[in-house]
Amino acid sequence: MRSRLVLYVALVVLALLPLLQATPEFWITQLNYIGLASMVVLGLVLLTGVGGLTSFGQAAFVGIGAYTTAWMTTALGTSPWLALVVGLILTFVVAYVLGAITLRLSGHFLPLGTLAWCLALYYLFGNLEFLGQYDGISGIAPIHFFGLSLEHGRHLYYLIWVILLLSMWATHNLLDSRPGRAIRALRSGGGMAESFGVHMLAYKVVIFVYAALLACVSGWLYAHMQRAVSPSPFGLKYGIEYLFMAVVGGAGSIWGAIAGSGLILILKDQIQNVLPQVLHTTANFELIVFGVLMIWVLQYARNGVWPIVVSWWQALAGARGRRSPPPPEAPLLPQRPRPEKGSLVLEVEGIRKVFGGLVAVNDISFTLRAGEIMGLIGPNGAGKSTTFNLITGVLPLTGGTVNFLGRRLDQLRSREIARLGVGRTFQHVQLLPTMTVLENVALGAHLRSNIGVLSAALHLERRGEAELLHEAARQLQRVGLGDYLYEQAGNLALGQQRILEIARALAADPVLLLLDEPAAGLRYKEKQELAQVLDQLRAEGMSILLVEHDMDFVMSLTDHLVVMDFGTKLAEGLPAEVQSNPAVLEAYLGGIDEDMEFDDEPGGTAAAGATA
Ligand SMILES: Nc1ncnc2c1ncn2[C@@H]1O[C@H](COP(=O)(O)OP(=O)(O)OP(=O)(O)O)[C@@H](O)[C@H]1O
Repeated sequence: MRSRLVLYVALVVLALLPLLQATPEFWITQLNYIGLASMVVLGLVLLTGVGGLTSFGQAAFVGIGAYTTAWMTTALGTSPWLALVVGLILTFVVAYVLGAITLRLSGHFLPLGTLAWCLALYYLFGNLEFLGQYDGISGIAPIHFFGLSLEHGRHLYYLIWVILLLSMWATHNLLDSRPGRAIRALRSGGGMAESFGVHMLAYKVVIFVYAALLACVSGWLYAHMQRAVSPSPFGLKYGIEYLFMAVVGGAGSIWGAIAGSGLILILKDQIQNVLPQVLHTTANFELIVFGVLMIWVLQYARNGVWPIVVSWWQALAGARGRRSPPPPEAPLLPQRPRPEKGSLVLEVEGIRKVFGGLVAVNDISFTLRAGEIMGLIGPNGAGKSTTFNLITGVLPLTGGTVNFLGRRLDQLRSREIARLGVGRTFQHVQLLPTMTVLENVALGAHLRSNIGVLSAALHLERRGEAELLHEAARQLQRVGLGDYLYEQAGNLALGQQRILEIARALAADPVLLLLDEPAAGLRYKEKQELAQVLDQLRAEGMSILLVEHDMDFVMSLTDHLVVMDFGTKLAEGLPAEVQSNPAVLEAYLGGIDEDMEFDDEPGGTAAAGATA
């Protein structure tokens, strides 16, 4: 509440500043520059801070916006507003093409790629004759808005800040939505999100284009503020400076865009003023002092200054962070048709995986029917997780085929397999730890909605979002995590995180559920509750493939078992048959200490260990 009040007061002050004659002209100019830079940096917050894609090239997109309007308004005499539309289209096309090529690069190749095209566009601006080469274009007319000329900084100020604040609002909406959750998964959960149908490359291109469009608008405003353009403000030096602003402000936070731009532009200006007086020299020491100051800031504020401001504010106001309201009641999402109980769902035929000289999965075959729980067991390193990864398309097969409801899976990508109705959990928990439990589970339901970037940014997706969040909450209630909806996922105990993964997989409305060690880290009672949930799912006709080391859990729950050892199928059959199979006993007795898990409760699995 108090934060809102501060925000409203800040907005009123911001709105009044140019109206007060006492406000120095210099302040207005400085605020205009901060607003323009913040627009570019906001794009970088999304691209680099949230999406983890480093770009040194944003200044080039500022240049496209600036040069388009400069040339169109001076050479063709068109309206700046038409030039803005053309600039946005041009930027969209250039960013789309550059993004589709560059964003396939990973590691340090991506930032290097952005350096390359930033330099290329800079030299293009400087060499094209019709753009005035390195002299640029001057005599650009001011923008008119409903007949009012925005010639003066005090007038243009309003346009700059209204556009910036609207962009911040749209970016906030976007991040807090279905596409936003996918974007937030880009940095650390790419592989996991693909398993829930998220097209990661497409989302990378989306945020790249989004950031480029913001930079283009900034360039358009810049050209009409300066009334002249030349290549230098669109070169690599400024590309680096924008990135610097994002990092210093707090690359992951929307308000960090203003904080970073403001801090750097004010600091640069103050150093330029103060340094010659202190050092009694006109020599150019500003950059050195500026660099040292920045290193000092980053030493003490690795995540940028905005998170520090927030924690100060919380300490001062006693605020405990924003608590979202419970998800509203909403109609249930449509469910995909279920195969008839007992019908064939999964048919794995001679699958094989070779890693160099190691045959991790050696011609494994089995079938799974609707309403059946099948256990895949075996000592450590037997090849169980690799088998999961082959079925779900995370790893390509060396040989064999996988059929799911009559369709070949082995040539599909993991996101296409997810779309067909295969949900999974991971052996090593893969959550987005800073997102809430509810948001993590809603990511699982990604394919059950088609909310797009535009409707999310404009906040037109309320009904669809409510349905997704309601579904996520419903699945969390089902697995017993209903009290943790707004907890950060990273704060849950490991066992709870595994249960969260099951809720996320269920949110995808799968026909086949692959659970990799779901009971690991759970207490006795939690295991019993999990067994009840899985039992109920089976009764509803779900097919479940289960990798698990807890023999008590496996033996009491599964209908059918496949035992693997050294990548090969050792035995297959009913749990009771498998338990007495001499080859299985041999394989397990060799590794009983490490492979068998014992329950916390007395009398739990001690016997079970020996049963397998
Ligand atoms: N990406 C990889 N590259 C090389 N070898 C791998 C890779 N993934 C798995 N392996 C090897 O394949 C074998 C099977 O591993 P896998 O993880 O499938 O076994 P597992 O039965 O799931 O074991 P655990 O129960 O310990 O999880 C192991 O020897 C493992 O080291």
